[in-house]
Amino acid sequence: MSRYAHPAGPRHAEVLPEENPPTPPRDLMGLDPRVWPATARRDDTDGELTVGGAGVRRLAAEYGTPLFVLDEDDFRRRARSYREAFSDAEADVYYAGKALLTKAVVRWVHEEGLKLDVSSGGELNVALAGGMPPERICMHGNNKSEAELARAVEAGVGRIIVDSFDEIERLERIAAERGSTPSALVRVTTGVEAHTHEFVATAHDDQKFGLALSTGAAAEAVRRVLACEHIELVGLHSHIGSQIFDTAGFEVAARRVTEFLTRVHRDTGVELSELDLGGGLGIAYVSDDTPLDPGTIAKSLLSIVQRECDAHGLAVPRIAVEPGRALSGPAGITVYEVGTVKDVEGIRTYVSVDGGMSDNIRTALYGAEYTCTMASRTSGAEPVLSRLVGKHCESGDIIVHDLHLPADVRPGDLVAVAATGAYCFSMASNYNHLPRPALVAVRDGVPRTLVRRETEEDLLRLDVG
Ligand SMILES: Cc1ncc(COP(=O)(O)O)c(C=O)c1O
Ligand SMILES: N[C@@H](CCCC[NH3+])C(=O)O
Repeated sequence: MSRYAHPAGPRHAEVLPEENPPTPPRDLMGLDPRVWPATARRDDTDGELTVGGAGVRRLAAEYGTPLFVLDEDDFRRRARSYREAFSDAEADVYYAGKALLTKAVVRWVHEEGLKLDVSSGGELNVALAGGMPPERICMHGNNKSEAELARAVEAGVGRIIVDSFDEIERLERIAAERGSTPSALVRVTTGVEAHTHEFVATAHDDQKFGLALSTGAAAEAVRRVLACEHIELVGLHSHIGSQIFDTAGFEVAARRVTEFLTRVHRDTGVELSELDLGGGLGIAYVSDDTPLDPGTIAKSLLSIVQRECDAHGLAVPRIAVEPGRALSGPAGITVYEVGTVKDVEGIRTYVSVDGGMSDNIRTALYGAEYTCTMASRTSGAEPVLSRLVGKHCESGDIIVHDLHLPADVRPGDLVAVAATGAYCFSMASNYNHLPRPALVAVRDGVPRTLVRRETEEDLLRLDVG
């Protein structure tokens, strides 16, 4: 299962799990629809993987490898399903752009009726360049700079999520200087221990995000923002973490934050009208993963908030959610070319591809799990327990720890890794001076470059010494 199976960090002298070897999939060439993009198919004649009607061999020939391929229909369908799940209520769905953001993605999000969450000046820049109306943008960040806040205020972003006492002062001054009154939410931490990897859990008290309910910091932040002349406090924000599979954490957080809303009303007389419950909904990286569907999460969150508000005689606030991974993650795959196949006798087979931790850091960082398949052809060869690794100078440069590939996998084959649409392109690096891959969208058999491949010249251009 991909719930961050082991903590990040070195795994010393690991050998094949002989006592409990992973079982090969029943169909080595199968494409589990829970893991692969909605339009992923195998060609009837030679088993080539196609996405959005485009074959990976053609994509690789035209755009090179590694290549990020995004199924536009899949992304749009997921966006629509979130919007529809929350459509019965006064609710907003913000796509969390940190997962994957390009101008085209911004346009899709807008066209599907969603709003957009950005968490830096750079993301705000893409959001505006992609045509998202500023009032439909909310801005996050635990350390927004003067320049970022000024830009957000000048652009007229819809909501600023304030995250510290320093920021409250900074925002008040910046807004006053510009004669504006931005709308803000206070980000609170609810103390919920989300069932996910420590690095992506964000609601426990001992971390950098938000202001704790338990210590009184959240209450103090609310008082300070209410005292600001140039900030309009409209609500509260809570985000418990990422890649979460059960409703329990969301439910506890929703309850605590709604209770706090009622306390704010009691203590200050102010009835805050918005509650943003963040993102964090998990996706299936491997077949064992069981993501929540948007309908279930919408029903559960809305009923808790309704119940708490009814119990305290408060009007139900407008709800917001911020899914990122759940929209872009399953829509994307990465296509690599195999360069070497090395059988380390008695241990395992290492299949090296032409990318690695520079285009997917998640395995090294969180111990994330992925599904990978032979993509350029079919094969009837027996399954061999393998490890998919990159080309970086790092033995932790692993993309998939344990997977089965056909025994005849060879240099020149294309393999594809599923569910890489979130936090792979957006977290990519130039380690070892590898140019970052292109991102191509496919729809109705037509590929379209969203972001072109970097070149070595691009990298050298920045090197002005
Ligand atoms: C405040 C906030 N909102 C939304 C998200 C999106 O999370 P996910 O991609 O897991 O839905 C994150 C990232 O964890 C976040 O920090
Ligand atoms: N980047 C993380 C999640 C953090 C999301 C942002 N707070 C991941 O790949 O799972």
